[in-house]
Amino acid sequence: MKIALIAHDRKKKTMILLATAYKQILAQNELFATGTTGKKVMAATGLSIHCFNSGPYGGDQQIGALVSEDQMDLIIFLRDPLEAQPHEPDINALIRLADVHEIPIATNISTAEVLLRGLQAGMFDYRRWSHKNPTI
Ligand SMILES: O=C(CO)COP(=O)(O)O
Repeated sequence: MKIALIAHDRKKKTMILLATAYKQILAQNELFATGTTGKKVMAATGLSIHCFNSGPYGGDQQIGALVSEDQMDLIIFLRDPLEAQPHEPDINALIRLADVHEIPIATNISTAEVLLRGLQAGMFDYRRWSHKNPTI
């Protein structure tokens, strides 16, 4: 499964906590991230992550491009609901695309935990099923 990790600045410590706690699960998957998030998580955990541009420089859109091509299975996006971001349209576009393509997306650590445990427990049948039956 392909997993994207994205965290706004004041959520990066939370993302590192999450990635450290769920390193075993994350390590079994293909990981992608926006630039700064990916670099910080790699440095803290040793996980291998494909890093895109930093969010304000197009990283959210690069991940959105994978979503639009059905190349992303799960997104953990720890966004900061208390601080305005210069690239708010990109953020909204990514969340919208996740819904367009029925991709599970967590925007806080509590939901992220449930999704990662669900992934580990094999609860993501819809993604596998939809790949096999693209026209139904
Ligand atoms: O801004 C972001 C997501 O919208 C995150 O980008 P960075 O991981 O580069 O900080």
